[in-house]
Amino acid sequence: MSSKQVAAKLPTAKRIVVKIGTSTLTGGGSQLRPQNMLAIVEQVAKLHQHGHEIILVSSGAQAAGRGRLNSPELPRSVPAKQMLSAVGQSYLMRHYSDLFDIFDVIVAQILLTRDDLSIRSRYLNARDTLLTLIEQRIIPIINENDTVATDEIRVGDNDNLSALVASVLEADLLVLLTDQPGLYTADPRQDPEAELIPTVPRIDTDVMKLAGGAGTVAGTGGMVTKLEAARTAARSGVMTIIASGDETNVLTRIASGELIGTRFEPTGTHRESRKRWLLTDRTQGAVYIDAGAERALLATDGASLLPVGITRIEGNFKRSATLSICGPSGAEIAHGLSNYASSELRQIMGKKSHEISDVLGYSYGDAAIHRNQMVLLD
Ligand SMILES: Nc1ncnc2c1ncn2[C@@H]1O[C@H](COP(=O)(O)OP(=O)(O)O)[C@@H](O)[C@H]1O
Ligand SMILES: N[C@@H](CCC(=O)OP(=O)(O)O)C(=O)O
Repeated sequence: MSSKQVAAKLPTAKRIVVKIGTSTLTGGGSQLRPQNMLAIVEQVAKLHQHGHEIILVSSGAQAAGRGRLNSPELPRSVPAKQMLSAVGQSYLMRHYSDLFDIFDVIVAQILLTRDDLSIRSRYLNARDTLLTLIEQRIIPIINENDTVATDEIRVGDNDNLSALVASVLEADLLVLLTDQPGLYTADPRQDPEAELIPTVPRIDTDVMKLAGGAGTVAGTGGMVTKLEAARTAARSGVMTIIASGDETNVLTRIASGELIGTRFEPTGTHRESRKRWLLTDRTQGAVYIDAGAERALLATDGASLLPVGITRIEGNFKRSATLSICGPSGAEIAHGLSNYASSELRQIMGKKSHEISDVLGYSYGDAAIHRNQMVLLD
């Protein structure tokens, strides 16, 4: 693809997840360098002010902790790293908060583990919180909850975490900022002949073989986890760019369509990924809907399912369960994730959405099943 075509494509990247590696925040050292952070913050603030929705996934808690404790000689054991994160995370956020204040941008901290993005009820909550922050024009700054995460519940690295976030939020673009200009044919620290690869249409095993481990003492995962992340993102319809965080105005240039670093094409679409997920999931209940609701769902610009159109509910399920949606004839027409538990739906079915709060005392929103969480059966 020519750079002209790219320029035509990238400006549509409205929702962008930007992952900042320790190597970018420290400039290769073992402690945070606030001037490196400022350069990124300034660009993020500019994109935010131009209407982009930016979600930051930032590493650096351990590096911040190390700096705060004057680079203690600690074993590289998990508890030592967790201790550094516990000390450093608030310090990292204080830096971000102070730097974003310069540009009048409000930020919020979100600490996640794997379960928050893979267990349905928690995934829905995490997604709703993130979407609410984005809607309120607040920039979420995400890190893994290192201090309590054990191997079983950890994502383990922020490259993969950022890809999961990009997938959950159906982002247009994932940018992984690191200390190299992109993916090389070999680790450039080991091989001076290595060459930058500008585009990767598909991440197969040959591409995976190009990746080496972390090049810096502070980094986690190296290129391997970045390629894993790009593959996850590609499958869920998100384009990924790996680029150097040191490149001048790297983010604003990428957002304006310039081809910088290595670009990974999406291999699926948001819709396909949602569909695969919803169709393969076993349904935990069913909602029966009236003819008006069926028409609204099947319309070309299909609507969300509102409680008012529900006539009957089958099964006992929790919020975020996968449900069959059945038309008046009883035929299954769609699958969707319920925004309410069965006990709640039974109270609000047949009612107008503005009555939800009165009936339940709270509301998770107007829809019983949101359009974005629904797939029509062919
Ligand atoms: N094929 C490759 N192309 C580019 N960098 C590579 C490659 N293989 C391994 N690396 C290493 O990956 C490192 C970046 O990963 P990492 O140290 O985990 O950084 P970060 O903190 O940004 O996540 C680079 O410094 C580089 O040495
Ligand atoms: N959660 C850890 C970072 C983990 C990680 O993936 O680091 P990196 O490879 O530098 O992006 C921290 O805040 O120190």
